[in-house]
Amino acid sequence: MIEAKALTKRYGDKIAVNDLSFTVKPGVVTGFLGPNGAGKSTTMRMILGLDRPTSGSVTVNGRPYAGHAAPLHEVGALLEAKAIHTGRTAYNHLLALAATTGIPRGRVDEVIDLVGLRDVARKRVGGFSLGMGQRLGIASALLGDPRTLILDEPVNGLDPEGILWIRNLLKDLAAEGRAVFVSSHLMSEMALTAEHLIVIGRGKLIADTSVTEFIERASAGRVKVRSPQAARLRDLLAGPDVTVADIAEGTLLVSGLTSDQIGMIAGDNGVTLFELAPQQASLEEAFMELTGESVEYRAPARTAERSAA
Ligand SMILES: Nc1ncnc2c1ncn2[C@@H]1O[C@H](COP(=O)(O)OP(=O)(O)OP(=O)(O)O)[C@@H](O)[C@H]1O
Repeated sequence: MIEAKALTKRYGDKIAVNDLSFTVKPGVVTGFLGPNGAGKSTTMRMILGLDRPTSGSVTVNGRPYAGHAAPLHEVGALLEAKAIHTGRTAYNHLLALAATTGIPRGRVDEVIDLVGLRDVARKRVGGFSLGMGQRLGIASALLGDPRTLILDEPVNGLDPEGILWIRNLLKDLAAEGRAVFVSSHLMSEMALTAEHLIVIGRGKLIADTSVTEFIERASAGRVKVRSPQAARLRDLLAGPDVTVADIAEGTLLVSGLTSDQIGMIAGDNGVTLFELAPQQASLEEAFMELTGESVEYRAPARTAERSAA
């Protein structure tokens, strides 16, 4: 369990994390979403005691990270993917880590099997692929059998098989009752992995919600209507809280009315409809809609596109 209260981090004039409060509960995978630069890594570093909050506080399993006598047994962490260049074998790497923290040798074998590194456990880590490196990182995180896991962008750079593997592993670890907190800037990935979402933009909390609610909320209220009498329908639908856009010949995109209401208005006025379709925003759209104002470094092409529109 992770509890952040009014967590804030400033670097000079820059506020990287701004008054952030949230809880990561045991038994579920909680996704930590936000565009690049939103403050995810800084938040994770503060949870792990690697960065000191300017104000506010964060606890893991009821205490600040530094307050735990044996933190590896409480929290396992995988921070940003980077190849470990070492002459050690995977087995010896884990054994050394275990030895310094009083973890028995048997646990090293267990985690090697758990992450599927048995065949390469005696190979030097320097020659590992990114995916194998990630597996080793996760093995290290799991070594102390922690109740809480924190993973920063664990699927970055992985092939589809590796992504699927991590996704299933995280779900299994949560099903065992652990709190699993995993960051990503990809909404689609989080939708497949997480049950709950904490979304931030420019260091601030934007949403703390279930994945299902997040999608429903973001896609609410747009209906595509196709009619041979589109112009007439447009006039009939007009109202103070209604927006109607012509998106193609004879096709309208309506916000502010449900498909039932549009169907009734059309029926009452004898307007023929060829299509009446509530629009489900894609997950990526839902994410962009919520965080759009919060993207720190928007791609120049996109800015140009917007100002031209
Ligand atoms: N040590 C630092 N000194 C100054 N500014 C920093 C430092 N670390 C992070 N920042 C700034 O704080 C903000 C948040 O960065 P952070 O790395 O936490 O974001 P993020 O959401 O993890 O992004 P990404 O997905 O790109 O890693 C960014 O504007 C970043 O430039």
